[in-house]
Amino acid sequence: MKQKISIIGVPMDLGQMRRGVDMGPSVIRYAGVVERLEALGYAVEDRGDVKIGRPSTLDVKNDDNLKDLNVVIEANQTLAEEVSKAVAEDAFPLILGGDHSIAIGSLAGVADKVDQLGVIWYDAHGDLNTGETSPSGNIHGMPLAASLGIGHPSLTEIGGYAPKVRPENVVIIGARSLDEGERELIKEKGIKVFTMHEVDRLGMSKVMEQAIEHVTKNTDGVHLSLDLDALDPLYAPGVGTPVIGGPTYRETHLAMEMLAESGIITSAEFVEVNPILDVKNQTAEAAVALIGSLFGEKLL
Ligand SMILES: NC(=[NH2+])NCCC[C@H](N)C(=O)O
Ligand SMILES: [Mn+2]
Ligand SMILES: [Mn+2]
Repeated sequence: MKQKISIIGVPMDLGQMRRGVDMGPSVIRYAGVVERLEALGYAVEDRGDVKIGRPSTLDVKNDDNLKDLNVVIEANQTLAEEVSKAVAEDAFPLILGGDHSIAIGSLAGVADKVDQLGVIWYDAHGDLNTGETSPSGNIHGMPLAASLGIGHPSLTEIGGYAPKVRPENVVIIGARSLDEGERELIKEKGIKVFTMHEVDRLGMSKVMEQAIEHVTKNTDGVHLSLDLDALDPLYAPGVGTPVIGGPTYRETHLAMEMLAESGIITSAEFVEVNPILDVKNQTAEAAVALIGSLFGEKLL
């Protein structure tokens, strides 16, 4: 892994309906992310937060079933530029959310500089909706589809090109809540998914071995998109769309440690931490501990 890490905060909360996730970047910083990474010997540059606009009225669904679309586009466009600057400076972009809609900008920023990008989507959800299939109109349920070039052009074309990733280079881990349209898309595109069924059956260790193999087959960089709601809400209660029955804190640590060992990850984001819904900043602290493992922290 690169020795220089650029942290980019994205205080976005308009991709979903529960206010508070905009404070995610600051509580993750408060939980000591910079210190943790510096202790591991990395040169960390905190580039601060991307500016997020405020619409005059909230919750506005447009005709395409895309809530607060304009602010989401604008923020992701700015984020894409920031991320691509970090990559150009040979730093590892570590993006702190914010709701998961920001993955559109993260991926737009990294995929620009990598020929074939792999993506590990560690999440309770598929985030494979479009305006047509979404039950909610919330854009945080759409970033993976958008990055595959599926959905409204105003989302798929962020960064000025599409798609950012190919379906065969994506792997989803931890899924246990998928909407009808998402299931269809998974089948149609042949996207590799390790649902909780596979995690239970194979164990996290095998799942990660297979996931790493899958995502490195035809790629020259891999982005980790980690939604804290992937973890069982027992360990990460501070999220807006919790789903019971997820991987434990330990299993997720193992996943991060195996990614660290493999050395394949070239950019990452940690999203959906909502301190208003959290218990004593537990979810932000979990995020920082997982970030530590991802960057090679070991007990002995
Ligand atoms: N990033 C997330 N937490 N996404 C949750 C999405 C929930 C649901 N599938 C939707 O489209 O609204
Ligand atoms: Mn999720
Ligand atoms: Mn998500």
